[in-house]
This record gives sequence, structure tokens and C-alpha cells, in this order.
Amino acid sequence: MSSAALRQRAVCAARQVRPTGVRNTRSYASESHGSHGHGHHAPPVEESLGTAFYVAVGAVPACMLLYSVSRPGKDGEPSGISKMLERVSDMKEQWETRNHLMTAALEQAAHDKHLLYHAPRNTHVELKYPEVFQHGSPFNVPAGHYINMDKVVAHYRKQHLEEEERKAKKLGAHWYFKAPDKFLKNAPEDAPAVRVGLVSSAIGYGLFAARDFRKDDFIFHEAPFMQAIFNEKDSANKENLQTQHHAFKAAVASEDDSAALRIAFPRLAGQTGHAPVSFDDAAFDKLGKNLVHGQFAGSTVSREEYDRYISGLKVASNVKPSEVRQAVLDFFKHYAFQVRHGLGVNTPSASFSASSTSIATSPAAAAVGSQSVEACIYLLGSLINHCCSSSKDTDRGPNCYWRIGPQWLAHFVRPKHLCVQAKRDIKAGEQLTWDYGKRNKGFTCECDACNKSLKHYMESLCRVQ
Ligand SMILES: C[S@@+](CC[C@H](N)C(=O)[O-])C[C@H]1O[C@@H](n2cnc3c(N)ncnc32)[C@H](O)[C@@H]1O
Repeated sequence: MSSAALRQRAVCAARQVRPTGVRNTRSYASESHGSHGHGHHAPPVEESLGTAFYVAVGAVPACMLLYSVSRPGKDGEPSGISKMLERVSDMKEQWETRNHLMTAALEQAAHDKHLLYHAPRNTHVELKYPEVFQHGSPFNVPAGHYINMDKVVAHYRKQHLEEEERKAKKLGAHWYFKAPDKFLKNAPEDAPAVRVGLVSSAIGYGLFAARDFRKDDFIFHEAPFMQAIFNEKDSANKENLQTQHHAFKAAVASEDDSAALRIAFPRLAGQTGHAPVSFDDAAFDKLGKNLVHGQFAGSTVSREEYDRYISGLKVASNVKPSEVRQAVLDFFKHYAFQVRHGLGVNTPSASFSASSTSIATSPAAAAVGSQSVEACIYLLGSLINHCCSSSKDTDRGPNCYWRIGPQWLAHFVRPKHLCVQAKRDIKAGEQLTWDYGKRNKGFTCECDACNKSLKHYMESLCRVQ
């Protein structure tokens, strides 16, 4: 090995053992020439003293300082470090309190977090239209579908009736004459109530119960068909006649009313020059068109009965206006119900009678004297036939009352509306009747009570012989 190589290796070895401290001032003499510096001397190297030197030098004053602070005082007083530690140990209680508070706060926070995590969800949701969730809500009905409102209608109808009844009872407390409870009953049910049948060619139509009724039940409630001024005691009054004629003409002018008039009152139709309709054209359903409560159950009139009845009626031709007036006057005389004016809460009790069933001799007629009163014709109510009252056989006597709103009557009956009530129990199929009163009725009575009396009379005659 050459001397240069030896020198090179020595430098490398020295470099490896050197501490890795400050190197920036160092320069390598050997490197400035590399392996080519044969024969040159390396410049002096600035080597540092090393960390160990500084540590060793610094340790001396540090130890002295430590010694001075840890050494107890001359009079045995505690050293500086002891004093400092004592000072810090005074804060022990303070730290303990702080730790306690900190622990409590952490525990509370953990508890609260737990509370919030496990709290039940708020089930209350504010909705703009809460009804959208209701069954049957119009919002839930798909387009093109209809919901069945029957139950809702029935509910509100019942509620309305109860309210009306309550009001009527309250009003009743102020009446001069307090209406009996039987007149403050609920409105007739919306169920088949009456049907029309032909009693005989002489009597014509009659009205029959379509189902059983109990005493005091309301059977039906009907709006008027024709209205006019009428007073039997002043029947020649031209102004009154004018109103009757006007009502008749108005009914004839209306297509629907004219059809109903010719079916319900074929005799009047014939007398005034309007031919009664054939059986095929007789739409009996029209007779129930003015019912407010109760339903019309149709007719039991057969084709043969109808044709026989119609063929017995006169159809006048070339009728004079005076003849029409007379026919209408007679019609009002026998078919109209008088509507009392101004009778209400102050009407004397004497004029309130449950058996006030006649047309012309009703308490109203007596009360108004010669004054004009209004009279109404009803499509069904005016078809009810007369039956004589019999004190002996109540089952044979009239079975109905009638009332016209609004006075005295069931609270639901509107002004001028007719309401028919059962005077006793009525069986389905039984003819409805009332007593027209003791006046000249213009016909020979053929009611059950009279027929029975006649039968008794004939039987008694037979026994005598
Ligand atoms: C208010 S209407 C009754 C409906 C009538 N049956 C009809 O078909 O037009 C009264 C008329 O009916 C007849 N009528 C009513 N009750 C009667 C009875 N008990 N006996 C005989 N005819 C009676 C009489 O012609 C009377 O003028």
C-alpha cells in the first residue's frame, strides 16, 4: 500500500469517529486534491471541541446551583425546593375541588348526551291541512271518485234536528200555549211513507201507508203545489178568485207541474179542458216531487182501474173562462188547506186543536172570520180522503192529523208546508184519513165509519123484522 493510500484511509477513519456536530467550518485537505494530490500537504482542519466538552463544563455550575437550592438553611430551615414543593402542595385541596367539579361536569355531559340520544322522537307534526290524514277527506279522494257522505249527512241531520228540537223547546217555554211534546218530535224518516191507490171510481184516489206507523209519528212533510187566496165565506170575491185562477194557470203553464196536475187531479183537468193522461203516460212518481220528509212509494193503481176511473170523468171542450174559474173555485173548496196568517207564539190556545182537521171549518177559518186566508193545494196531502170521527169505534175513525207550518207545529215544518202525523197506530197498507169536519162536504160519505154504521143499521132492521 502506498503512503498516499494510507493517508487517505486514515482521513476516512478519522471522519467516521468524529462527532456529527458543527461541520460548516471544516474543510478537507485531502478532498481538494482527491486521489490526484500526490505529493501535496493537506491544509489545517478546524475541528470543534465536541458536545461532551460543553456538557462537562456546564454540569459544574448546574450541580453547584442544585446543591445550593436543595441544601437546608443554616437554622435547619427547609431548602428552596422544599419550600417550593410545600407552596405547591397547599393547592392540593384546590386541585381536588377542581377535579371534582370537572368530573361532575363530564358526568353531566355524558348523561345529557345519553338523554338526547335516547329521548323519544317528537310525534307531533304541525300540518297545514290536518284533514288530509282523515279518512274520507276530500283531499284523499282520487280524481274521478266520489266519497260516500251518507253517514256524515245523517250525523249532521241528526245534530241539526236535535238542535232544532232544543230551540223549539226553548221557544215553547215562551209560548202562550205550550205545544205538547208529541208535536215536537223528530222529522219523518226518509223512508217509503205513502203510496197512491184508487179507492173507487166515485171516491177517486186515496193515500195509503207504505209502512207501519206508531201513534204520533210524523208520516210525511210536503211543500205546497198551488197557493192562492181563498175564503169559503167570501167565495165570490173576485180578487180572491183571480189568485186561484192565476195559481192554476201557472201550474198548467209549467210542463212538469202540468203533468203532475193532470195525474193527481184528473177531474179538474177534464173540467178545464185538459184531457187526463193515458195510463202509459201517467208518471205517478211526479206526485212525490214536493215531499220534504218521507218518501213516495209509488202507486198501486192498475191499468184497468185507471182506465175505468178516467173514462168516467168528463172532459169539457170549448170551456169558457167563467167555467174554468168555477171549476178552480170548487177545486180549492174541496182540496185546499187553509193557511193561517199571523198565528204564531201568541195564538190563543183555544184555536190550537189536535183534531183541527177540517178544511173550511178549521180553527183558522173561525179565527179569521170573513178575512181572506191563504189556501194551499198539495200533490199528496190533497189526496187524503175524509173519514167521520166515531166516538165508539176509534179504530174505524180518522187516523191522521194535519198541520201547516210554521205555527204550533213540529219545529221542522216550514211555512205553508203540510205535515201529516199519525193519530193512532197505523198498519202498512191502511188508508190515511182525517175528518173534514161538520160542513157541507158536497159528497155522500162512504168512509169506513159510515159504512159500519149503515151495516149496523141494516142488521138492526133485519133483527126487528
Ligand atoms: C180532498 S179530495 C180527496 C181526493 C180524492 N179522492 C181524489 O181522488 O181527488 C176530496 C174529495 O174526495 C172524495 N171523498 C173524500 N172522502 C170521501 C168519502 N169519505 N166518501 C166519499 N167521497 C169522498 C170527494 O169527492 C171529495 O170531494
